[in-house]
Amino acid sequence: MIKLSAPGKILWIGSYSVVFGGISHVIAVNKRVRCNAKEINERNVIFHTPYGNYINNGNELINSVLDTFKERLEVPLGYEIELHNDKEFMLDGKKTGLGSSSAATVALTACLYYILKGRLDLMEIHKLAQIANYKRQKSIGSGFDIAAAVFGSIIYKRFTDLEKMDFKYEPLKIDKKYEMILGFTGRSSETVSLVKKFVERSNSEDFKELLKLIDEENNIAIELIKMNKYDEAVEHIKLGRIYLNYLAERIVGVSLVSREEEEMIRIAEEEGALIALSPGAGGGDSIFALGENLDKVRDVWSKMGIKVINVREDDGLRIET
Ligand SMILES: Nc1ncnc2c1ncn2[C@@H]1O[C@H](COP(=O)(O)OP(=O)(O)O)[C@@H](O)[C@H]1O
Ligand SMILES: C[C@@](O)(CCOP(=O)(O)OP(=O)(O)O)CC(=O)O
Repeated sequence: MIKLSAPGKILWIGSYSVVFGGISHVIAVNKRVRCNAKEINERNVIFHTPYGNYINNGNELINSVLDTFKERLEVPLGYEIELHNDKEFMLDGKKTGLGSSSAATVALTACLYYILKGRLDLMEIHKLAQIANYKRQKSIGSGFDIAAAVFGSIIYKRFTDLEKMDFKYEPLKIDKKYEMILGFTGRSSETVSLVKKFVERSNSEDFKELLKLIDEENNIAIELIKMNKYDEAVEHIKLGRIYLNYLAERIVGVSLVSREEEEMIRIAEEEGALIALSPGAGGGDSIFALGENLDKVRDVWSKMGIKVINVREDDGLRIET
């Protein structure tokens, strides 16, 4: 029996700017997709997933991985593969934004790779998973989520070429003294269509100028985090978010944070969070808060009817015993 798992993620620094080559920091969290594979006595590959059971093909996500293996290696037959998602990826039938698709893509890629090669090569698995994910998302996206599902919490800059896989990454963990929570907004965000709208406007001079300002703030914030100066770092993250929201509203014509979400952020920061923000693409899913003691934030959010998800930082891809 092979047992592997890959983590979900929170992109708290570098949303959108990472798509256009900027720096980002992504936190891998302890909500995981788990892949178990066992040998069977038939020349098929059978899948059991929360989205259905399949033989020799699957849903779009499974097919993106199988097609990548067909093109580059082979698809191993004679296995029954189970993909299990921790429950926090979905609440009330809606995604929470923790990234089940990237974790599932990496877990399945790693499982098939391990069956074929008998070992895990993180660089190879990362490349295969990025290729599969790129196919499924029709070339939209920076790949930060796939990289975090493989390598854990990292500073990430995207690849420009899938074959060369010229991405940059550097592990960077959050100081253990901080707690992290997500408050589920109940509104699902449309990441791909939001990113497309940004891409459509990305040639304008104003867009480029603002992106530069955002990236400068994010670079400073990440340097400060490396020095463990979180109090100072968050000021730069917040400024970067102000520029990002301005860019989204004034140039792209979309709003990333609703009135209710602004209120959740304001209350969290008032009640003890060092920072609260709408991670990833924004436009819904969950609000992220980080701070030394978030008890009051949990309390107040819960009283507002918001479902709170507690998360901890976690490893990237790993073999489970
Ligand atoms: N374990 C799994 N097996 C197969 N497909 C999965 C699995 N987990 C997630 N997916 C696919 O990924 C989709 C969710 O991706 P998405 O809407 O981008 O949300 P998330 O932010 O959780 O990645 C599902 O609709 C399904 O198609
Ligand atoms: C906008 C982005 O920079 C971040 C999107 O992050 P999310 O965490 O919102 O992603 P999904 O799980 O796919 O919804 C696009 C990108 O970098 O690919």
